[in-house]
Amino acid sequence: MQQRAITPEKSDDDLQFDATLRPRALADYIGQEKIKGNLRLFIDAAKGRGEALDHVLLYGPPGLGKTTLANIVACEMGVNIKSTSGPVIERPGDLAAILTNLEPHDVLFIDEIHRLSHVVEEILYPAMEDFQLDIIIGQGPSARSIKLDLPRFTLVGATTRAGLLSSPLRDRFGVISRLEFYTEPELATIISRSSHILGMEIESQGAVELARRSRGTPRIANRLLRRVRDFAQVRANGVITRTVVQDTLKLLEIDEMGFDQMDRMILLTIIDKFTGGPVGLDTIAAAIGEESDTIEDVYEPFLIQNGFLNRTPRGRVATRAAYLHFDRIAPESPQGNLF
Ligand SMILES: Nc1ncnc2c1ncn2[C@@H]1O[C@H](COP(=O)(O)OP(=O)(O)OP(=O)(O)O)[C@@H](O)[C@H]1O
Ligand SMILES: [Mg+2]
Repeated sequence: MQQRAITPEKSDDDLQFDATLRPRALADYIGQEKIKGNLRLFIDAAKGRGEALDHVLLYGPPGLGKTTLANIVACEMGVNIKSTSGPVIERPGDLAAILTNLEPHDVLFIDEIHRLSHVVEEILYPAMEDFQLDIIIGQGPSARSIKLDLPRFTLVGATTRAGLLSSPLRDRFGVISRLEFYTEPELATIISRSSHILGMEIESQGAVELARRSRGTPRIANRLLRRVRDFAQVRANGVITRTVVQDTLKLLEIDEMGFDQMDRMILLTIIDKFTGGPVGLDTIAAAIGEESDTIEDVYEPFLIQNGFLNRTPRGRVATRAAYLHFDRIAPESPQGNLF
């Protein structure tokens, strides 16, 4: 897949940038008020009792701040965080090694937790529930099972797909929080904060314009800010104005709604090749040469949330808003009541 300015998925040069711009305290974390309120309460209560925080599951589209929140939880609890991810933990022994190295009340952060293998998940159940490790050592007749006590720890799991989590795993989380797309004022605040950290001057109209085109996603906002910063430095004596934002986004081919080539390709394929749908996800994926999973996890949530795409039992449908956005004439009497 080519490198695109707008994909909410992480890229390598995001990593360093993310680290600089990541808020460290709950008070610096902008938006997601409900989640913040809940976490504040649960953290204060756990600290008051001198206990570990209950296990927390965070889910939602990429780039909305799950990893950031996991780090904040550890910071607010005043404990260490060990970070790993579902696909990295290949064997039960890998997980056992991580668990036995935890200090009391530590946070264990497992990103992409829906990608844990089944055998590893089985180890996790008693660890989460009873803080016990059940492992089998050796093979054949000499194999024996041993039980180890683990320190009380907090598992923070993150996933873009809560639906793919097995229910025994999901049920073991005491706190389950869904991250929402950010509003434009929230994103404008995040953008102003990031500019400030980067030592850039930004006009409020510039921040608002950039917020509007960031697909509700802080990671995209921060990434676009980086491009805008380059443009401002080279062409506009360093200040980020609305015009600078507009000119940069034009270069990047990001339109008024914050759509890029991939969004346009998805919607226009449905409209032009499949007469507006319904058309199956796999068919769309084949037509545009992208993975179905990527379309479903990364692109669709924003298009659906903003009313450009509908998911129906028979497939994806482009809405009237999508036709209007591309100056196409919407069919008069659409199939069923899809609009
Ligand atoms: N509420 C927020 N306030 C300020 N900045 C934020 C906020 N949420 C996220 N960010 C910024 O957005 C970037 C991406 O956030 P993060 O890496 O936590 O996303 P994520 O949900 O873990 O994404 P993924 O699913 O791809 O792992 C970070 O650099 C962080 O600085
Ligand atoms: Mg993350």
